[in-house]
Amino acid sequence: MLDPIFEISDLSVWYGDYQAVRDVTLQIGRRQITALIGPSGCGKSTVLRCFNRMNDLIPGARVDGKILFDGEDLYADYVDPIEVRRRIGMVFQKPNPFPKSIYDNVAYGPRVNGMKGNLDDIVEKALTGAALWDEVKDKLKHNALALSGGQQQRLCIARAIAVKPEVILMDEPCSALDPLATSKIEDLMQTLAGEYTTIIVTHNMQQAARVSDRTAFFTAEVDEQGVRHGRLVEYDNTSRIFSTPADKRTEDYISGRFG
Ligand SMILES: Nc1ncnc2c1ncn2[C@@H]1O[C@H](COP(=O)(O)OP(=O)(O)OP(=O)(O)O)[C@@H](O)[C@H]1O
Repeated sequence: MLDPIFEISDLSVWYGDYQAVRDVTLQIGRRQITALIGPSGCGKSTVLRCFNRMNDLIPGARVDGKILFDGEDLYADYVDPIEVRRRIGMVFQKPNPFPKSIYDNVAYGPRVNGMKGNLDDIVEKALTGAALWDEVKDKLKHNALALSGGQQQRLCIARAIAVKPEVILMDEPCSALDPLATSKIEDLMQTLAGEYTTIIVTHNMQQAARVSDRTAFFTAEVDEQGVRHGRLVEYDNTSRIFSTPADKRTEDYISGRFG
């Protein structure tokens, strides 16, 4: 049985008049890794951004439907989106460290959130958690932009976990990385899985199959007016999606016949 941390019902997202995502209903399991897959433009990133209210920051974007986080309405008037983004962190496609030292990148969130405790310890713990400590412990004052792409992405993960979130959203976190750096991030995701809930958007189906517990397959459906809308086609245990999917569209996609 799924222990849901998110319960999403009838989620639709508009950009102005355009309905990018239509009527998505799904539940995300606590401390599981959930992969969102599907062809380009089917709304995966749009759905991902709903989980920490990042769509609030896009002019003209509107979210309809219900998202419960730990049983509470994430979009209720009294909910502070800044606090939401502390509890639900995000890692982007392109590593985006601040042009500051490695230390200051990780310390930034704890500082602005006024976190209690010794900052050096918090930084070390986050870097260790992101499997980066050994590589950077002697150069914490160096500029983060001097790190390799893979190290920068692990730094961004360290920055995300430094504020003790419950959930980490990852939007194609490996697409700018080489296979070795990718495999380090995948190992890291699995290490973090015991502690955090992870939702990952990926174009890489092998990656979804390797790292995730559950997989949601989306597609873009064309309506009577010829407009494309993102729809959830199938959501199940990853092993099931990649072995015996229930829907022909999922099967076509995972077997490479489409998308
Ligand atoms: N800020 C925006 N303003 C207007 N339309 C947008 C915006 N962001 C996304 N869209 C549109 O919404 C639809 C879904 O986009 P989204 O990026 O969520 O899909 P995706 O499945 O993540 O795509 P990809 O795999 O190519 O990253 C697309 O038609 C896209 O053009």
